[in-house]
Amino acid sequence: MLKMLRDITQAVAAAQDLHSALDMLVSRTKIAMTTQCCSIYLLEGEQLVLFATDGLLHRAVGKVKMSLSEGLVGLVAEREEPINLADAQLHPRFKLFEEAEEASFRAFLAAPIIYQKRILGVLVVQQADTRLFSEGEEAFLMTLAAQLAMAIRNLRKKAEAPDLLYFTGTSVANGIAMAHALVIGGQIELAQPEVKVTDIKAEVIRLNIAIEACKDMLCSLSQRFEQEEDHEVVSIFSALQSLLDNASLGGEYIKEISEGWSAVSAVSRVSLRYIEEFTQRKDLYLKERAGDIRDLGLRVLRLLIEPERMGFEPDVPVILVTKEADATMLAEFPRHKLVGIVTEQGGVNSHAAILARALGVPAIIGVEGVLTAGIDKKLLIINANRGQLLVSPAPTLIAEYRNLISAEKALQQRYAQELNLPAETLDGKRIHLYLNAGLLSSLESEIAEGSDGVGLYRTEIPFMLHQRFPSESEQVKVYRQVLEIARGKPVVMRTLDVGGDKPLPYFPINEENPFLGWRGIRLSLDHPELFLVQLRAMIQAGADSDQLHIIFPMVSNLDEIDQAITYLEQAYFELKSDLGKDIVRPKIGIMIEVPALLYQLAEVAKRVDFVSVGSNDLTQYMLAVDRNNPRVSTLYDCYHPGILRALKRARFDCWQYHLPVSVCGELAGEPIGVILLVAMGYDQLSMNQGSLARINYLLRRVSHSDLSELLEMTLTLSSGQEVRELVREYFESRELGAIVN
Ligand SMILES: C=C(OP(=O)(O)O)C(=O)O
Repeated sequence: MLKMLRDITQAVAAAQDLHSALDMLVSRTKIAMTTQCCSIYLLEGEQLVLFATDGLLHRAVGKVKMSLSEGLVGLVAEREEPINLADAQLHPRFKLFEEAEEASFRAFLAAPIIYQKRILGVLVVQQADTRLFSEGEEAFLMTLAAQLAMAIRNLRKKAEAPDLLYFTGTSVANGIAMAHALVIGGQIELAQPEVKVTDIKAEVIRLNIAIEACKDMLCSLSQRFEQEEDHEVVSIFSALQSLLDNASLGGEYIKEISEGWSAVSAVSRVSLRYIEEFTQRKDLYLKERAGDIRDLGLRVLRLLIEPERMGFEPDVPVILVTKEADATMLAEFPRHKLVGIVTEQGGVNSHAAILARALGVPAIIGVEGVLTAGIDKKLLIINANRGQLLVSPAPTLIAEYRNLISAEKALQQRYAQELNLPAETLDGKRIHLYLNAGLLSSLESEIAEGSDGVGLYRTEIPFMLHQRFPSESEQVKVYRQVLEIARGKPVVMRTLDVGGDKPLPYFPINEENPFLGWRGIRLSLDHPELFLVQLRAMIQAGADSDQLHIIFPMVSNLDEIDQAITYLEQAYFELKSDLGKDIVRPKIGIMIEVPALLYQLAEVAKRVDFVSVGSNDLTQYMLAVDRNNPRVSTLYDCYHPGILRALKRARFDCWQYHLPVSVCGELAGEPIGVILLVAMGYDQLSMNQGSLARINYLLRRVSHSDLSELLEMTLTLSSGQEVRELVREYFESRELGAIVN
């Protein structure tokens, strides 16, 4: 990769000499381009290396149109070695071309376009059966390619240009940001090598420094959560701090060091020993303490192993680069200090990705090699609209991106101006927009005002921020806060949906197949003591208004619905008698995530008041694709025509059985998804806060009556990619192209 980029940088210099020749090429290839100056990159010999863009190329009338409007670096180096033409056509990145009108491409040649030392995009020279170029033109192109090869080879010999380090990954939360990198290494394990030391005093000092730093961090975390009025978390951090005292775990660590163990080994040994001891206890309270010990052990170990991270709350906003961001890490990170997220692992709809979207922070995942590339503290540009990460960009690029960031801000402001106007299509169809939430801080009151309520409150997120199961009164406090923020508007609270990729540190579940295992309602039904506490807390919080709706996750059969309702009734009547007054009985719903339920909507309608389609999990289960596994991420596609048909059918059935239905998966916050869902008849969509203004703006500019034809066309297409392209074209034809960036 590096070698390739160095070569490209060197090729930049050639651009000036080749200016006029390429102008001619541009005019002949009929590719819409606005660039003034470009270059073709060639490897050794006369072989052209193929590059693909990540979205910079859009299909235009008849040919390939290149959108340079954003002036972005558009190169995605997929491989280090040259790609041969036959391979290239099969490569997923090249799908775009396969789907162009002249579907019979034999091959095409592509090269990065470089303008003022920036790679702007990819020049595509097509060779189609239908003969895009005349024989003369083809001969011209080949001669030109050879000339360019020679010129570049000569230039390569001369210049020793600096490296442009460049990474690509999968975008999970759009946006562009520029800031320095904060690299937080891979996950730290509690089990550490057992190392003996001789200088005991030095190890005790090391440990004490780490403990003090850990206490400081916990203290600033409690202060921050206090400001954000997340009171329930504050008390946890204070309790953790006192556990580090000498009279408690802190003293145990030191005892171990005095027996000759290194500070790291001491913390590891003490933590593992106590965790084992506590998890074997019958008492639930003691069992839960194992979670506290684990959490503290990991925090202190991180401070010992990565001392530069002591008190890692950065002074300035940063782009967080890490192996895999878990929800707790993101929730704890000070919001105003986090402007971008880059991870080596993770999935498009993993909960860390969902949180990144909820926080409105640009994020890319699956960026291979980023942790070992030595980029810590370097200036980065994250372009999550294109899944790109640039390291130490040149001043011209920095200036360019500054402009882009302000343009993006201006666009967001434009959307935000209409946030308080109803989401109503041009022909008067009102669509109700709700928020998906989990972090209280993402539910700011002004945002709540722009929505029709909370369509999905993921209660597992506050649970994940705790070190043990929150008590009934702690839960009541959180749920009350959520209902208050929503100011009388409906709130759909989901009962605990842990398992899968949402583990609770204090309730480990080890399974071979976690997404098909013990998750959602299954776990709640097996633990009525936890389930009843949660139901009571919810009902109590919503006792005096009709705001509260309770939804059960991951339901796979009718019996589970019946059992869950029985518990809900029990909680309701117990509470009513405890409180000695009449209380409001919440509306009850289920998530439609398991495909089999799509065929039982008539029976579901007899049991519950509403349903909400969780398109994230529904897609995972319909396509049998793990939503978190980057290896199969290209197969995870909510726009798969089969899924779209199922969603359309589900909408019809719900209408037929008078069952109110909403969609709360990520699809409901994406412009393309929204257009299709609205065309199907869905009029309740729940999305991340970051999507709300944009979706509202979009809906106010389309006609509902135009959309059915578009939907019917998409349903006949053969792939999700074709569906997206078709809807994109629709947007472009209405000058709404920028909305899908
Ligand atoms: C909204 C959903 O739930 P989750 O929190 O699992 O993404 C979904 O599956 O679409």
